[in-house]
Amino acid sequence: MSFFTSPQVQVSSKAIELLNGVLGKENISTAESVRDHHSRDESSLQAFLPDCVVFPKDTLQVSECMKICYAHSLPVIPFGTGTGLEGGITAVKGGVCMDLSHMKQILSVNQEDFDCTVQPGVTRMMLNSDLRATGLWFPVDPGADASLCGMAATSASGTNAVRYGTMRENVMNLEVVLSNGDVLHSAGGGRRTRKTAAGYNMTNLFVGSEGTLGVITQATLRLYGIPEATLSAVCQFQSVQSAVDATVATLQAGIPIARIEFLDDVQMKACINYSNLEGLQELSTLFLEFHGTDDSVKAQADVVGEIVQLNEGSDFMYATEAEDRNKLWTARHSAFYAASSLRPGSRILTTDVCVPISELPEIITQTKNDISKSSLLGPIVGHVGDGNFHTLLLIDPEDESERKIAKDLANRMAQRALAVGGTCTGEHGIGIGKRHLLAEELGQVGIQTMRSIKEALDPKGIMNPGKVFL
Ligand SMILES: Cc1cc2c(cc1C)N(C[C@H](O)[C@H](O)[C@H](O)COP(=O)(O)OP(=O)(O)OC[C@H]1O[C@@H](n3cnc4c(N)ncnc43)[C@H](O)[C@@H]1O)c1[nH]c(=O)[nH]c(=O)c1N2
Ligand SMILES: CCCCCCC(=O)C(=O)O
Ligand SMILES: [Mn+2]
Repeated sequence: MSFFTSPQVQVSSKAIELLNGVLGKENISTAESVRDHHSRDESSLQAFLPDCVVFPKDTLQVSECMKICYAHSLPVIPFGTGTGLEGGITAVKGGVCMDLSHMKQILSVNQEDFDCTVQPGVTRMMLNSDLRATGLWFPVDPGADASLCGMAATSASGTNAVRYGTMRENVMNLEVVLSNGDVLHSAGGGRRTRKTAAGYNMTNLFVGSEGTLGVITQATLRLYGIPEATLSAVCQFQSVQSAVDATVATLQAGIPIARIEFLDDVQMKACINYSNLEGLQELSTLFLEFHGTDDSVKAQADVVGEIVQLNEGSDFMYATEAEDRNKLWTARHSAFYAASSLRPGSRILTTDVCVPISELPEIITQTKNDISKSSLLGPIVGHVGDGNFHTLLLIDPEDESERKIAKDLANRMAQRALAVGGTCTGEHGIGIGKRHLLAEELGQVGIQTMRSIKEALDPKGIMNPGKVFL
């Protein structure tokens, strides 16, 4: 992987001295290894080095740092855990990477009200492990142990969204430090209601803003009761069409399914080998999970079992014990790494589109045909209950022609999604690679309105420049 430092912006020694004054020398670094670590996310996109990395310890320090960066017109790139897949944290114009991992307090848990407030260094696994004794949990699960504020910033979702929603539905309030250092509470200071009709929805303005509007320094989140009973199951199909048809029928029947994940034959080959899955074949597969009481999970599974039979699927293989369920979901969450093991030495170009669920069978089939006609391997997985799916295009990182083939495949997939009322990203965001698609998706007036909001909140254009907008 090669690096670029930015020719455009240099953080002056004067600015470094001022940042030192706020943070202390030990919380600011210009070391190559630290900048390198902050130059790329988990994608195969180009790495760009920031000029320095700062580690604030509280909101006041974030605000003081922002005031300095604003005065010196320095780019600021908020950094959560770097698990993003669209190059969101790359310092395309150099500047200051703001790593928020030192702010890792869970500030409050209100058990009776099912909510909590966390700082930006708290990851979803940290929160769920802390919550265990309360009988509550935070269900949004992208697989990676991402920071919850990073998840808010990318509007993350993952396997549980079909039942519990995405970050958009689960963030109640955000504390955001704006580009000039002002501290905003998106729903008003201390507010944590399930509903509000009080003016514009500023909370959702920042959900999915990818660090381009401000630094999220606190998130107030909805919590849920850990279900009394959980039942996981797997079934297999002879075709993509029948697996996805069964999914659509399940949703149309109103089953409150907690997870319904599609893996195609190629992805199953990868997962069977990588995660030692026994008794499964290289076929289109659904991993399912039901949450409820003992009786209700069985009743849900019975109805879905019938739907699967009607669509010529196999009998369910159940995973009732926690250990078996963990094995199954660990295999699903390792799908990304399993896929890359299909071609040692390869890098992965991920895609992410979302369509109305009735369009899903057709678009997945078309995408699979398109990949088959190319020279690349591209397993498909999908959070199909949301109409959301990914392909993983395995490329030789040294071969530019393969990267071009993958980009063209990804672009055609996005165009197909846009043509049927879908979006170019259901959960990974725009980052650097999908800016042209966002403009197409929103149209002229839409993108201009978004740009006006950006200019109002970030008049100097210092917040994560080069992302979201062309
Ligand atoms: C194996 C695997 C599997 C998945 C995924 C990744 C990997 C590696 N992801 C993607 C990823 O986990 C997701 O985008 C997270 O929300 C990123 O959170 P980080 O804290 O890592 O943000 P990261 O540090 O990568 O930053 C991402 C973006 O958010 C901004 N940002 C981060 N923290 C901020 C803050 N406090 N304030 C303002 N801006 C901030 C950054 O500037 C950047 O633009 C995913 N995602 C998903 O939705 N569903 C999925 O199924 C998966 N699956
Ligand atoms: C195996 C597909 C990985 C796609 C990227 C990660 C992701 O979003 C997921 O759902 O897994
Ligand atoms: Mn996903």
